[in-house]
This record gives sequence, C-alpha cells and structure tokens, in this order.
Amino acid sequence: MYRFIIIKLSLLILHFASIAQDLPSVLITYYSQSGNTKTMAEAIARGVSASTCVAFQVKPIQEVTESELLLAEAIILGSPVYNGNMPPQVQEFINTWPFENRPFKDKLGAVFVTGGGFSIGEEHVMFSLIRSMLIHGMVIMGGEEVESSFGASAITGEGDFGGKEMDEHFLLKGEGLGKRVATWICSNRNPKHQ
Ligand SMILES: Cc1cc2nc3c(=O)[nH]c(=O)nc-3n(C[C@H](O)[C@H](O)[C@H](O)COP(=O)(O)O)c2cc1C
Repeated sequence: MYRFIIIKLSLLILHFASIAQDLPSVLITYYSQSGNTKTMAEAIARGVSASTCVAFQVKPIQEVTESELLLAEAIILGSPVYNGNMPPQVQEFINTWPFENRPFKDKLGAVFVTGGGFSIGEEHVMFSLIRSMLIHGMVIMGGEEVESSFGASAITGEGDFGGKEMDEHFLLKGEGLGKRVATWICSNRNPKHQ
C-alpha cells in the first residue's frame, strides 16, 4: 500500500517538474473498467519517467481534452479487449480526434492492450488502434523487445495469469515501451536536447 502511494507521488512530482520546464509531452491514455489497462498505463509512465527531458500525463480517455491531444508530442493509447475488439468507448474516443489539416500528422503513436486470454483478440485490438493512428498520419513505435514488437500487452485472466496482480513480465513490457518512446523523443524531437 505504502509502495503504491510512494510510486504515485513520485510520478506526480516528476510530472509537474517536467511541465514546469516546458518539455515535449507524452500523453498516456487508456480505457479501463476493472483496472488492468490502468495498471499497464502506470507501468508505461514509470518507463517514460526514466527520461527527464519529457513531460508526461497519465489519464483515462474520458478525461482527455482536445488541447491535451494536440499538444502531445506522443500519444500512447491503451485498451482492453472486448469480444475480440476494442470497446466502443475507445473507438468513440478516437473518432473525436480532430482530422482537418491532419494535426496529428508526425506525432509519435504507440499502443498497449490487456486481454483476458491468449490469442482471443489482443493483437487484433493492437492493430485496430495502430490503424487508426496511421489514418491520422502518426508515426508508430513498438516496444523495446521482440515480445512487444507491436506495443505492450498483458494477459489478465487465463491460466497462471488469472486471479492475481498483473504479472511483472507484462509490467516490464509496459515500462520498456514508455522508456523507448521517451528516449526517442528526447533524441529526435526536442530542439533543446539536440
Ligand atoms: C465485455 C467483455 C468482453 C471481453 N472480451 C474479451 C475477449 O474477447 N478477449 C479477451 O482476451 N478478453 C476479453 N475480456 C477480458 C478483458 O479484456 C480483460 O479482463 C482486460 O484486462 C480488462 O481490462 P480492464 O481491467 O482495464 O478493464 C472481456 C471483458 C469484458 C468485460
């Protein structure tokens, strides 16, 4: 419990410190009913926070404003799998993204997904998210390891992975994705650091 509060507080302090320095920002946003996708979002934020040259925000899609989307240098979008697809709430969120003059063109995009079981929709949802990002002209980045080539993913309900806290293995995939996005932005997108 105390560990959880300390992690949350550190993420908050890092977040405000980086905003104060006017750094390029990474928006980590997710839809989550029972907390699994949120847990992955927090793992990704830990990875991003390893780089001190980016600001970041972690927010459910319901709380994200259009200006936050427009200001973000990178958007890391997370979804659970519902009946082999992304939940309608996630699709509706993407449908609100402004398209005229393609303001998302050349933003960096990355995805993460949690699903109850193996091979029952995760990869499909990852590519659905990626396809929408590509329609907006975004540049897509996968995770750090070959096992997260399309983004970070976690199994939350099958076999040894069901009925307990999210497996560390999946959290590391999330951290790796966050770290890779932030590192890339630091070296390619921030004129102050070139
Ligand atoms: C309505 C519904 C449909 C689901 N359908 C699938 C599915 O087709 N494939 C799958 O892998 N998991 C499925 N799941 C399980 C969720 O994807 C999984 O529990 C996920 O981690 C939930 O994320 P959350 O805790 O962030 O809400 C479904 C869950 C619900 C509630």
